[in-house]
Amino acid sequence: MSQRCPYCDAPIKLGVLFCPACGARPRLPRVRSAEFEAEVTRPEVPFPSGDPLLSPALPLDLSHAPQPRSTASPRSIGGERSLVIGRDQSCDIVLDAPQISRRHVSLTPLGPGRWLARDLNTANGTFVGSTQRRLTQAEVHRKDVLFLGSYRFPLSRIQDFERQQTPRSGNPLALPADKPIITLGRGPANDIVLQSPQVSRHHARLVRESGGLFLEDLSSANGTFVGGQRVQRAPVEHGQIFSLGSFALRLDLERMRLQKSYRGDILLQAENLRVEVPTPHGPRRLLDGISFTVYPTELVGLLGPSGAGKTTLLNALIAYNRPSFGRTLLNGDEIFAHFDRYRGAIGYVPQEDIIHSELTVYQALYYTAKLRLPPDTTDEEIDQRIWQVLHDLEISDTAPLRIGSPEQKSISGGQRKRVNLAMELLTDPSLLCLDEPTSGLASEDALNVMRLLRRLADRGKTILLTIHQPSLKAYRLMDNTLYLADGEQVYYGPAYPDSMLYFHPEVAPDAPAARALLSDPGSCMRPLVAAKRSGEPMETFAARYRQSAYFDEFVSGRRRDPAQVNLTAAPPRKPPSFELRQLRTLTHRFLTIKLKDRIGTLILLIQAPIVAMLLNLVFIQDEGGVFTRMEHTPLALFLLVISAIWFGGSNAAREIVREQAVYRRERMVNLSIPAYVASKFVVLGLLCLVQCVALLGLTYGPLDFHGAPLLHLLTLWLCALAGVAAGLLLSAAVRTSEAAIAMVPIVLIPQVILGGAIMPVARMDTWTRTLSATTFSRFGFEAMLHTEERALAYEVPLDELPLPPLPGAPAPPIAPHPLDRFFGDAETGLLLDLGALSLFTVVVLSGVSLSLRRRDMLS
Ligand SMILES: Nc1ncnc2c1ncn2[C@@H]1O[C@H](COP(=O)(O)OP(=O)(O)OP(=O)(O)O)[C@@H](O)[C@H]1O
Repeated sequence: MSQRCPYCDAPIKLGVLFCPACGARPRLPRVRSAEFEAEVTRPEVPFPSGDPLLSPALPLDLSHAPQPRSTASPRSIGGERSLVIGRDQSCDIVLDAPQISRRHVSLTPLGPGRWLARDLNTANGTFVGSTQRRLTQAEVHRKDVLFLGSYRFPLSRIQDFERQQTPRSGNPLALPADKPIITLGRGPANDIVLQSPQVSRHHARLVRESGGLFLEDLSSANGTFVGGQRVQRAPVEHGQIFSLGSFALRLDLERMRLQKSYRGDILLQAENLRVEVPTPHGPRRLLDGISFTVYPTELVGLLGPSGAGKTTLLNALIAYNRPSFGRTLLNGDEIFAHFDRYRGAIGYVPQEDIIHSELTVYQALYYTAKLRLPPDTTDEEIDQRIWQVLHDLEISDTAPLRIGSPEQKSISGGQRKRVNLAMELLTDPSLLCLDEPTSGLASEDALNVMRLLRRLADRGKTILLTIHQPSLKAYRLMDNTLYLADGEQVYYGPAYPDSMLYFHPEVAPDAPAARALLSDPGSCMRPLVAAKRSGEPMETFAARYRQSAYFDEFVSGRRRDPAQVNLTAAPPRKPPSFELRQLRTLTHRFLTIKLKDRIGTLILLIQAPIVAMLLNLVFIQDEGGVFTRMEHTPLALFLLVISAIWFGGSNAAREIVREQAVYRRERMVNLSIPAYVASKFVVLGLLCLVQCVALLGLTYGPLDFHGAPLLHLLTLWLCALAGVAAGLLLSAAVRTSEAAIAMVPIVLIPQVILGGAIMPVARMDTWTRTLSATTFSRFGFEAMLHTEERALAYEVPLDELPLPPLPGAPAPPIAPHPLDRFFGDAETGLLLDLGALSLFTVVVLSGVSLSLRRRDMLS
């Protein structure tokens, strides 16, 4: 596909930035129509009239000469120091992207929030406001956005860097020359104070020794990294970049300071991603050949028809799922090899809610902060962070409101989306991925969410989102869009107006029809939908894109030199060990959820009185004589055991599966599986204890039990705990709550059949006995009989037999004792029974942990 340059008529590729013959920008006439200018919503820089150095039409300088590697200090104008931005480490602001020259642009202060920007003879140019306005020299303001090539750099970000330019005494990153040990951390007592929620209070220290300078980690929560590797202690030298949490610093020993590195921001690069899933007919390809690069501060939309693969792509990009081919690089580091390093830097808001509807907004944020922020973060700091995030997202007034379900609303849909986002912003991640953050929202709400994301991107975050049918205003807030169709990449490049014109090459940019196109973002999708209907393969669109100039600039042009890719695996992702702190927080959160879910908890609690009432109703009709006790008490005890197992199993069966979105998200961050499983077990175990007390308390007297009540209670509780473990195992193994509930009988029915009451174990053959020994009810039942036997021997006086012996007939055999009757030679002692129940619970709980871990490996 090609077009002709409007200035010299030379043939040029579609979407090319500069005409290879005359150097003009051929797309310019399309996008600088009066209508387009009028619709611009993002702040545009007014061009100083008559400034010959700044031309919106033609670049003055298209020199492709390699840039000299200069280490000269930046020039000073009027006594104030200029800043130089570029790829070279000697620059004041180092931005490492292929399209950025070693020394790209200088900024000379003209007054507060004003600079003179000079392009330093770069190949890819410097632009202001949009990539249509190239400059060689111009006055720019804090609210402007510079483009270095296509690298977006909002000048509001310069504040961060300006602080580093202050005299050494006032520079927060200045290294004290006289100290042998320099401490770094979040706490104010450190020599270098790093204000980031991912930095620990006392995070690391630089130690001067005769052998040189060493960086030592001080058992920080998110780690200290040198050269991509997590280190306890490592030598560092001038120019070295190291990271504390997601805070990246460059050591400048010449100027005795640390320099905040661009590496704190995230440059995301997808390289040839392919995702396949196994099917009975062989692997099915969901995505293929996806390659693109997103720069920090860019807001990128993933679009495409339903089922195109947008969610699949997001999941593959951020290591939620492992692609079958290709890789994702974060600042040049392969994501799986360096996941530990980037874990805290990635924020992901899936389509499903990652919040518990029973909690208030504040509580949900509080527990998440407790789980994700470094352990040394105080409650006061957490409170401040929560209010800051709520304030930033403009939802402070929702803090005390219950989140509620989408059906039972307490907060609006838009606020709900923001609360999900707030959970991620607590840790201030540099990369944010959002799956349909605007779905289900009214257009004004959707636009507000998009504006919010725009602001976050302008502050330095790299943001990707999937979106359906955005309004024109929302569309124009995005920098780039990536279109997918049937898993193929059919476009990646500027959102407005390029993407809209790209999909309609038949419409001339200045034709009246272009106006209609440019007012409707949905126009991009129409050719794709029509082609799909007519059976045209999407590969045709993908091939066309690979031939376009957009591919050259936004895919090939942004691709990192393969030699710079860091594939070296960092030490394998450390499986989080059991963490007492997490257990406390998770238990507290789960208990709060249970207490807030009054109706659900009440339904669970009334089960015990109902069961007790029914047992009393059935068994109390007996006269209570020894014979009837001998006949019916074992059955009543067995039913108590089965009820206890039912309580445990049914209480637990939905508890993991119903919050799998939250679990998965927290697991990606830092959730410890043993702590998570233990928290569920502790709270559900307490609930079962209440149920068992009620059940036994309401039946013990009426059914004339004689065994030690505490021993009976212990046995019932152990049975219920085994039931909890089995329920959790179900919950971890299935994908839906419905499946979990449907499977509870599969656990319970064998307990009834094989537990030894319906068919005594004594009369089972060897195989059935072995099977019976795998049920908890068998040991629970036997333990209950042992306990009952301790209080009262089952002896049957002759006069209590139902029929007196006939005169002269041999005396009837004494009815065997229930333990003999039900267990015979298979009988074991009480302690062994209780031990077996405990062992079952431990083994099944380990199975829960293994099942959850297996899920990690499958993804
Ligand atoms: N685990 C899986 N096994 C088989 N097919 C899958 C799996 N996950 C996704 N798919 C299929 O892959 C395709 C892409 O799914 P995906 O959810 O990524 O699409 P999408 O573009 O996000 O759709 P939507 O816009 O409707 O959310 C769909 O056809 C879907 O059915």
